[in-house]
Amino acid sequence: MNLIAGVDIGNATTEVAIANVSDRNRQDFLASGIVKTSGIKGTRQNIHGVIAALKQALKKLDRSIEDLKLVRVNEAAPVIGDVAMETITETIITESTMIGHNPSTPGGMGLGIGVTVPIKDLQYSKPNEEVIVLIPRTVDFEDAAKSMNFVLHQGVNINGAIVQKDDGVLINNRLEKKIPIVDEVKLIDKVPIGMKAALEVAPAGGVVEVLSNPYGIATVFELSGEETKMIVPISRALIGNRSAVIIKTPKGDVKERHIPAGKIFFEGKKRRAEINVDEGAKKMMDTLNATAPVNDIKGEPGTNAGGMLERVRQVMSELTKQHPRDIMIQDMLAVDTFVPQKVKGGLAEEFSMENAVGIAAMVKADKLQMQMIADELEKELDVQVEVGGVEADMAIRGALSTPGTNIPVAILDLGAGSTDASFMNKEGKVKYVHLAGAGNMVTMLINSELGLDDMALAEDIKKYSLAKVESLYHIRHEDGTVQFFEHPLDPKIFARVVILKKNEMIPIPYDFSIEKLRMVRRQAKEKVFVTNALRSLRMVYPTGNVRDIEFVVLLGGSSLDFEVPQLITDALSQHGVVAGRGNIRGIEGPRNAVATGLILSMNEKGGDSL
Ligand SMILES: Nc1ncnc2c1ncn2[C@@H]1O[C@H](COP(=O)(O)OP(=O)(O)OP(=O)(O)O)[C@@H](O)[C@H]1O
Ligand SMILES: [Mg+2]
Repeated sequence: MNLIAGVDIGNATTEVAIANVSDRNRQDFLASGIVKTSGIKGTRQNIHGVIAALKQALKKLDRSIEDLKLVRVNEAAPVIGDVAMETITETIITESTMIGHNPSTPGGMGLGIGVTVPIKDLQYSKPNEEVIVLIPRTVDFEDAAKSMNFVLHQGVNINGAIVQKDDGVLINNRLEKKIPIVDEVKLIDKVPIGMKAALEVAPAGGVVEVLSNPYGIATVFELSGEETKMIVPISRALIGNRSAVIIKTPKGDVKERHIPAGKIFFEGKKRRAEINVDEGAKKMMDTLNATAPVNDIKGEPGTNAGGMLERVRQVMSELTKQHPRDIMIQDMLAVDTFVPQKVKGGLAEEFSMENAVGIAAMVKADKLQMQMIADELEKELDVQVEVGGVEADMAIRGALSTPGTNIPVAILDLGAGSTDASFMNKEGKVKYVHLAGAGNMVTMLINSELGLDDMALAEDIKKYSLAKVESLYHIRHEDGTVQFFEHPLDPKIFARVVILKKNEMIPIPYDFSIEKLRMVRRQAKEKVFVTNALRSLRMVYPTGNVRDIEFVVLLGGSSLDFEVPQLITDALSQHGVVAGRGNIRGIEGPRNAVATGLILSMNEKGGDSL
């Protein structure tokens, strides 16, 4: 037996394929293995993972490492730095313009608009005045209702109330006119007095609709186009909330302040360009495209997002013992995102969403570096090890083992760090590209946009669908369907939003609505995978026109995602392209393409290494 192993060291997983290669045209695949990658991809720390993956696969064959004739590893291009979440603009919501939260018992429902009046001053309100009453902790609900009923009789229009304690329902029950009430507003004394406010409470199980829509806010406050643009982060922060208040503070109080985020310099093969990070992701990506092909991307040291690129270089240089000058950043993906920032002196401890840019940066694969890792692995295993080929090139060869595929064909390998695309024309010639940004970046965006600070939870939110536990015997899935259970569910998850992870229901420990979670999750996937799918396919196809690629095979761990293939298919179908998950060797699903390709491509070299 001539046992040959193909090893794909990825940013997240190390995959192995083992085949008996009896002659140059015959490979019988026998087993595969998969483990978590040890250390940063493309560094010597990967060796433990490679050995573990090889042992795992060989064990299935009752063989050991000595039985291997040859190990072929990929030329690994690490994507690190993951995402730099640097706030680029800070919308100062003057500490009191917005209250958005989910009190457990808001009162009434609907939209109320009026001028804010503390309950002690309510007696001075005139008939026909439109007011929103502020009720501090010191005023008992009976007394509050009494004073409000009194002025209602005098013709004052009370359109809503903001209450410090949680007695919104108790107050509303005693009022002669039912109004929307937002309660549990801890810092009520910070609410500006005598200002126009809009207050919205959704029915149980619903979410606010007017104040979570920028145009809704614009209508209420008669905002100009320019002002409407500035309140977009506020409306976004209110999406998915049961109740919301927006208070218009005097002109000039709602300001946009720019924090310099630094510059990024693109050094293209033909031209150079620079861009300020605070111009946003789109401009950054346009500048990058305009300078392609890129030799190196540099950041302005000492600045936020700019400095992040230099940190990537630093980390890689330390790990590989190369001079930082020799580490080249060959691609980056920038996406616009939001990060929740606690509103200073906020009223219900709410967060405002600040604009930010997320960046994933990819270091150029270094053949010499990989050769060193291969040499070290060879010593440890006492088996010949060679650097086989580049992932995207190997992946398309592996992908062709999917039943029903034929050339010309294109693939998209959706991994953890990079999205790779390749195209093989009728003559079997391959063109490929590696782009920064994939599954890790999606997880990172979910983590930061929800302010979770828990990557494992963010990963679960990414991978599984959600449901609301509506009773101990039934849940409502995120698509609205209801599922019943014969035995009662754990009371701990009652009334919670849960992640449906295999047979488990994991409650989300924060007060997010399903709508909000789903929106963040899907947008993160779109921003990364749809953007990168189009970006990469345009690069590999000879005419640069995505329309000319009829069939795209999706590969890699992220193509196992329950909605990513659909999002990509939808985006590609606008160009008349069909996308489908690969099934490597008819048994592996979309995984193992690179490892398989590393063995299949031995032929191309004439099998001379046997
Ligand atoms: N069921 C799933 N649903 C969604 N995402 C998944 C699923 N299973 C794995 N992933 C994601 O797939 C990614 C890992 O994919 P893969 O193993 O192909 O990457 P890799 O080859 O290690 O990375 P790279 O190719 O970038 O070096 C991770 O981001 C992981 O979250
Ligand atoms: Mg991969």
